[in-house]
Amino acid sequence: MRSSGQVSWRLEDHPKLPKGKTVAVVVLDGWGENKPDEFNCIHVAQTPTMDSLKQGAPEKWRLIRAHGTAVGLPTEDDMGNSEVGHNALGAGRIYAQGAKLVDLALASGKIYEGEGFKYISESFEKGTLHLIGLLSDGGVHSRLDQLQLLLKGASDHGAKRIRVHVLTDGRDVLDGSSIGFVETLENDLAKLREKGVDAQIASGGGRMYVTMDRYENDWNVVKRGWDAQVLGEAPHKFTNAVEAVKKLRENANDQYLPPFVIVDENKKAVGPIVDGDAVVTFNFRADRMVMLAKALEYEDFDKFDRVRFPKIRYAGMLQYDGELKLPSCYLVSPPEIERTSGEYLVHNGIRTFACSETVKFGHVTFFWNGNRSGYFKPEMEEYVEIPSDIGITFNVQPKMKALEIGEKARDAILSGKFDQVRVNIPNSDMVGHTGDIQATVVACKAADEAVKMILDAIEQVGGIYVVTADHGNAEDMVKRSKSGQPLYDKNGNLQILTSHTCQPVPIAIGGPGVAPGVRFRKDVPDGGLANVAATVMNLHGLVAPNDYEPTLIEVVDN
Ligand SMILES: O=C(O)[C@@H](CO)OP(=O)(O)O
Ligand SMILES: [Mn+2]
Ligand SMILES: [Mn+2]
Repeated sequence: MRSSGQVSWRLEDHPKLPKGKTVAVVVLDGWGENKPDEFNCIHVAQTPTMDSLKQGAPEKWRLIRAHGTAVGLPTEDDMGNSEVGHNALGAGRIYAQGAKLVDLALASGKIYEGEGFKYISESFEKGTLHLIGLLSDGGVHSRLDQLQLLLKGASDHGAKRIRVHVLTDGRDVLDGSSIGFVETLENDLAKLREKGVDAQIASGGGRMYVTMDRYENDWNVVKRGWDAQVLGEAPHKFTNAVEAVKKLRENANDQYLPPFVIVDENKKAVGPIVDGDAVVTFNFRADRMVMLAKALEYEDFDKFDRVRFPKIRYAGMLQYDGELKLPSCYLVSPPEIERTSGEYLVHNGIRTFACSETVKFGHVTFFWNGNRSGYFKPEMEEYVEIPSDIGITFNVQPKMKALEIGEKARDAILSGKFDQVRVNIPNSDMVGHTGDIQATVVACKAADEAVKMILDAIEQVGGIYVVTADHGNAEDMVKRSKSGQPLYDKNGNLQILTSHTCQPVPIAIGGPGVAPGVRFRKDVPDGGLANVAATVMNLHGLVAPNDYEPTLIEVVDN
């Protein structure tokens, strides 16, 4: 159920907390808590603002869970990520997320009974089934085991010709691990061929350079993928995908491999997408699939020259955008995230401002609002996107747009036009993903400075701040043994961790507007990101709906 007429939007007034305070909600992306050592960039960096907030523990600073089941992921080994993190922060409840829903649909076989699979399977007789997605076991956007099950299931259900278009990872998993994933996939495809299915890898490329852009930051990324996947054209041609990845890794890491196509002995691409084919994008996560989904689905499209627009049957693993209903066909229904805190708050008179730079803009809008694009009440909301730099890896520009985000938030706070000012500060995450430790230290410092600007503005207007994060990243930049020791590869090189972590994240509240007696409760020790929404509602002077996860704060009489 999306925002329907029957919902009662009115929230009770909080018995002890006043309305009318400006509340800044700051999400530091990829900012977890960890033991201090040289691979903890947050520890190494000068972060006086965040350090001072920590002094408020335990009443005004604490840790909350940001990974695994606390954010609706299948297991406690699943690291957090922005989608599930911001969904939990915004929705105030824990939803079984895409990863888990796909697991269930595959395990029960229901995936093959749904409308989406029926729709694509009508192409199996005469056409090719193309599977496009991220090839790793990272579990953030996709999972290899799900692809393996889908390959087997599709062939059991009649797919005779299958082409896989792989995007190499190195961001949710170790750089260099792509070779192993491609080998595993090749083995599976060989087994299918033994069963008489014509199954092959058709194209590939690194996720950050090919296909998986987000929030329309750089359509060239999607175009490079389109050319390889649909047109069968790429600057690099190989007859074997393992060789392709090995060779291209000489000049790029997994995340940034250039596009390649697999060709036959006549140098002809083995798997362009043509009329009559079926296509499945097998990522469950939305943000980095929306742009490709638009290119595959929209008749009217002007973002780049598609050259050909094949008549295909296309389904996403999930529906990626509930508001745009994109794609219109999908194999597994997405979590129905409804009645998010953002929607409640605008219905209760909270004028809302949200801002980040492009690479995280959808996090504090689209993800925050339950994978829904657009405003709830345009007259009550303003969402500002600061254009991100394009065509660079963020270690070369580790300050990113932190300052600009801080300025926009400051101006929004000082304007008096908003009750909630919400931002995502991307640095520790985006630079952390590059694996560049020195640059990540600079990134953390820049993020801390942006927080200071926002807290200073809150001080001026007598407001309240809530500073938290969506998951860990920069607080640990090295792969570790079970006992926590940094791991080295066989050449003696440190194994750099480009991915998120399973660490908890801090949350701090404060500012002159916080009523006396407000403090963190002690009776929600396992609190996680989903508890933040009720907390923020309280700070706006409102009581959260009953089915929200409990608030983290209480008011004690002094
Ligand atoms: O870049 C991304 O897509 C993910 C990592 O795969 O990071 P985040 O969840 O922080 O957006
Ligand atoms: Mn994030
Ligand atoms: Mn990230």
